[in-house]
Amino acid sequence: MARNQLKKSTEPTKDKETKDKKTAFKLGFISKIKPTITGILNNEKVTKITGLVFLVFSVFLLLALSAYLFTWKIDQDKLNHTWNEILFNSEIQVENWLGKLGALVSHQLIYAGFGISAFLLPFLTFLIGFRILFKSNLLPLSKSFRYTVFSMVWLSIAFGYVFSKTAILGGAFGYQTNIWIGSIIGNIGVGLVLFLSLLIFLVFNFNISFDILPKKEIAEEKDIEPFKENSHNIPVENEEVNFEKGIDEETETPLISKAEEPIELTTESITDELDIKNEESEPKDSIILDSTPPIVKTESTSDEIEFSVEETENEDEVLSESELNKKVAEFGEYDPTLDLSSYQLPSIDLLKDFGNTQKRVSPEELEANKNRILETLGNYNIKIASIKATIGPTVTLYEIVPEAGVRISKIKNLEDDIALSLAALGIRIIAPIPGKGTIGIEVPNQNPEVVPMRNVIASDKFQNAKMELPVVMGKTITNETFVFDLAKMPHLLMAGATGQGKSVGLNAVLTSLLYKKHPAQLKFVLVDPKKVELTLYNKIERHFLAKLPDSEDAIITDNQKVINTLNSLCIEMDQRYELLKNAMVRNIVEYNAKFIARKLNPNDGHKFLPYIVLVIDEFADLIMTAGKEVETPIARLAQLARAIGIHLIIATQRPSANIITGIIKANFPGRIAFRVTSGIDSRTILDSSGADQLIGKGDMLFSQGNDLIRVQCAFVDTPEVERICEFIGNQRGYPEIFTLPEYVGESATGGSGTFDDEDKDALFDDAARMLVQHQQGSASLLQRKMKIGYNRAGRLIDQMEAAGIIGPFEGSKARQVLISDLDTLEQFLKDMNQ
Ligand SMILES: Nc1ncnc2c1ncn2[C@@H]1O[C@H](COP(=O)(O)OP(=O)(O)OP(=O)(O)O)[C@@H](O)[C@H]1O
Repeated sequence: MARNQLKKSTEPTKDKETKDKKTAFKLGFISKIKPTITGILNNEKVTKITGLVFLVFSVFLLLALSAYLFTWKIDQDKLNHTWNEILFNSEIQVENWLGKLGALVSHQLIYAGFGISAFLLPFLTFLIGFRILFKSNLLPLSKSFRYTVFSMVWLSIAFGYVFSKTAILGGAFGYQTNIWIGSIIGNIGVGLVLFLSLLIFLVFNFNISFDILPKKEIAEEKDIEPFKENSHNIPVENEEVNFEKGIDEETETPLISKAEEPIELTTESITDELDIKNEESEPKDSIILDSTPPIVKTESTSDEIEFSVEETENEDEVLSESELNKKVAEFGEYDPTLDLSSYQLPSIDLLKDFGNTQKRVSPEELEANKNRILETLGNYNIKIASIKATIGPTVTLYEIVPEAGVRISKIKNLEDDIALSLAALGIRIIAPIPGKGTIGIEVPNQNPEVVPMRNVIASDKFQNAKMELPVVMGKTITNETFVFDLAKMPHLLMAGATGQGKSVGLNAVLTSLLYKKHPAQLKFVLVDPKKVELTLYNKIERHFLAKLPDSEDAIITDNQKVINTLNSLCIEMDQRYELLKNAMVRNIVEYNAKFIARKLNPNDGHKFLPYIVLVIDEFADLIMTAGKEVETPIARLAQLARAIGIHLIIATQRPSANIITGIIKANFPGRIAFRVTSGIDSRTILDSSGADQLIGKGDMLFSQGNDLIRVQCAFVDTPEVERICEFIGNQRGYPEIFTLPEYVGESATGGSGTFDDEDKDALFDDAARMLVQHQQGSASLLQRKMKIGYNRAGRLIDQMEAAGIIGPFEGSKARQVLISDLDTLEQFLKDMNQ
């Protein structure tokens, strides 16, 4: 007995072992062939050939099927053999334009298959072929597939039903199905099934309306019922009242008397009636600023609260590796006159592949949150018409349409109480959602999802963004890739308490730009007082960094150097304005286009102007120690630098009012707030609360002066940034780091009368004569006439301004020459030299 038991217990173990071995073998096999299959599928040639095969096949099918309509009667008796016999017997000859194969295929599809609805097949294969070959959809593919399959089956049965004598119209499938269903529910039953299935299809796919009753009744009801439209003019059809209270059919008046209290639905009764509907949402476009926000339809409710869940997949199209590599190859063709024409953009492999990071929010979680919201609102006597949930990477947005008569201001006033009752960290209430008249409640997901940088970099929206400085920040709460143009911002203020994702955010911005720009097009000026955050970028100094002429390190860590750098950038800005003026263009884009088209002569000082992005990592530190000295040049740059391609990003841990001063705020319309510790901090950075209710780890609010957009910042880790910098750093760079104009110190730019003689340029007197003679205060004039470089000409201009010979910088206008003739100048120079 004991032995038997032992035997029994060992048998399953053996079975299990064999099973495990088999599974291991299978997995090993799959893991071996998977890369091969992926390789083949990613192979561009294979893709092209497959696309071509599909397209030609669709033409073949169309011709064969068309021919069949004319030749089927003649060919039919020759097709009563096996395929082998027909194809290889030279005595059998058919009339079909596409020979025996055409005759056989069309016979199978039409006669033995779906009748003439088989003509939909070439249409479908054409769509597939087009998609594969041209990587573009003529029509949405999955929808077309669904519609085609349904139409083929339905039409086949319908033709079989109506034209039961003409077999070719409905095909064998239609004919047999009719016989089978007819034997069960009769001939009339078949008709009803056809009718019903068509209606179901139309409702399912097009949500067709059955509002066939005359509108009169509804209009009259509206006069009777006091709450027909809520305060936001959201029409609510109050069929509910009809149903509950009834209508006197003769008089068409409600049975409810005036004295009678209106029936109030309790929250619980509402909750019981809820019906969760999973709506498959259509793919959306990524949010790109400047575009109008999509208007979301809220369905009006009938006799119960509607709760719909919008499942937003990671919908944005992600480019395949071969497509990305193609873009890299194309980039090689960038203006060949550039020194680094062989420069390669970093490849996507340098970013970590997190696999599928999407974590589903369970229906239970959705249901529980929805109930809590309803309960809480019910406690405050706020009634709801419908709720829609949109699932994002870290939070779910519950969009609520309040019932008629509920004031949104009431909900707004109860914001804190509601948040307290819902008692989850990070609940944010948006009442109303701008432009919609609905109320949004954002509730954090139990299992937040990381948004990998790799996924957003590979997104079609980022790769094909037609922007000067595209930055992909992450995903919005509706799972749309969030891309903005730094050049349009034009400056960015970033704040967040320590450890909430600011450094990751900065790296995301820098990484985005490195993935799109050639070193000739972009330079970074990096200020990192903490000396740790940005040091990784040292490796790309010969490609992407800019520095002062006399400094050794490109990354600036010392506060005094920051002041010099900011002033130097101001000089660069003035010089660029001068160049723009001479080229008679309004901005850097036009200027560079003109330069590339060889319409500007480098001998006149013209050169290709790269964008300059200044990043200051710990701004609080800087403003505490240097105060006005940094505030003034930053404000000046922020006000004027947009047109000439200098953009500022300043980040701070402490967003208090003495750091982000009014003047800084006024000039930085683009704001990013990670989680902060207080509502006051949130208001300092965003001018509204909300950032204190974020959940951290890259959860952020973005504002560009108007609406706030909640975004989950993409995650890019230090090793990834390191790999990217190494990849770029290992390529051939410029022999010298890009140098900014020399800043000659306070004395030279301090205004007239305070000019220090020791610093005076040897060419000062001659240059002054030149400007007075031409009555034009321009650096490029000095460059041309005196054959000097831009830096020196700029310095001479600054010295002459300080000496009072020319007036201050006036944007696009030339500086005014304050001395009218050469005699007066000679006297002036004599006095000065004494
Ligand atoms: N977008 C993100 N997705 C997921 N996790 C993130 C994200 N951003 C930050 N984190 C997590 O938070 C941690 C801290 O982030 P980070 O270093 O960017 O904070 P910080 O605000 O710069 O802090 P400090 O100001 O102290 O430097 C990261 O190590 C990471 O674990």
